[in-house]
Amino acid sequence: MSEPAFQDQYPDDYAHCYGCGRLHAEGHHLKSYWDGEETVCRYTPDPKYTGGFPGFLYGGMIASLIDCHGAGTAAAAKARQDGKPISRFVTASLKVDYLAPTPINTELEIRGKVVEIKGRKVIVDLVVFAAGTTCATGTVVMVQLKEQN
Ligand SMILES: CCCCCCCCCC(=O)SCCNC(=O)CCNC(=O)[C@H](O)C(C)(C)COP(=O)(O)OP(=O)(O)OC[C@H]1O[C@@H](n2cnc3c(N)ncnc32)[C@H](O)[C@@H]1OP(=O)(O)O
Repeated sequence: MSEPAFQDQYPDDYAHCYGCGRLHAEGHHLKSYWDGEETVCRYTPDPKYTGGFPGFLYGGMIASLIDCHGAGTAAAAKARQDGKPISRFVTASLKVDYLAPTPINTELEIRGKVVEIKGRKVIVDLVVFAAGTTCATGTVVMVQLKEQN
């Protein structure tokens, strides 16, 4: 059986994020998984997240995809390194480069690659693809909550 999504392993008290918390009633419920040494999250945005003109995605939502998949990737990488259950990370820093318009009504693939794990800090590089086009890239600095360490 395949492993549950990273977000489905967050402790209940930390599973209320609008982007990826399984316990948020109206959130996006993003799901992230290992794919070899990288991580992957797939998501098809609804037209209600339209950006400046029809057919394309709002930039805040793109940042959100990078943010939440980055947090999940950090948590999973730290857990895998330490041989412990997944714990909760929060965003210390989020950088996004918007390289090409991102379509709505198209399945997006967000891929994560761990750059560094140092103590409670994990740095992750991310890419958002739509039908083979790189639409955005990002880097996040995630920090494990002290009480989860
Ligand atoms: C109990 C529940 C607490 C809930 C917290 C907020 C939950 C919000 C969930 C989200 O929505 S995530 C998106 C919004 N993010 C936040 O609201 C986080 C607000 N910021 C913080 O809570 C703290 O600043 C944070 C936990 C991220 C870091 O504070 P710490 O005191 O735990 O970390 P510390 O200062 O010891 O730094 C740890 C490492 O991270 C690095 N770091 C911290 N902030 C950084 C930053 N902004 N940029 C780059 N690196 C950063 C820092 O340099 C250091 O690296 P080194 O170990 O290499 O020295």
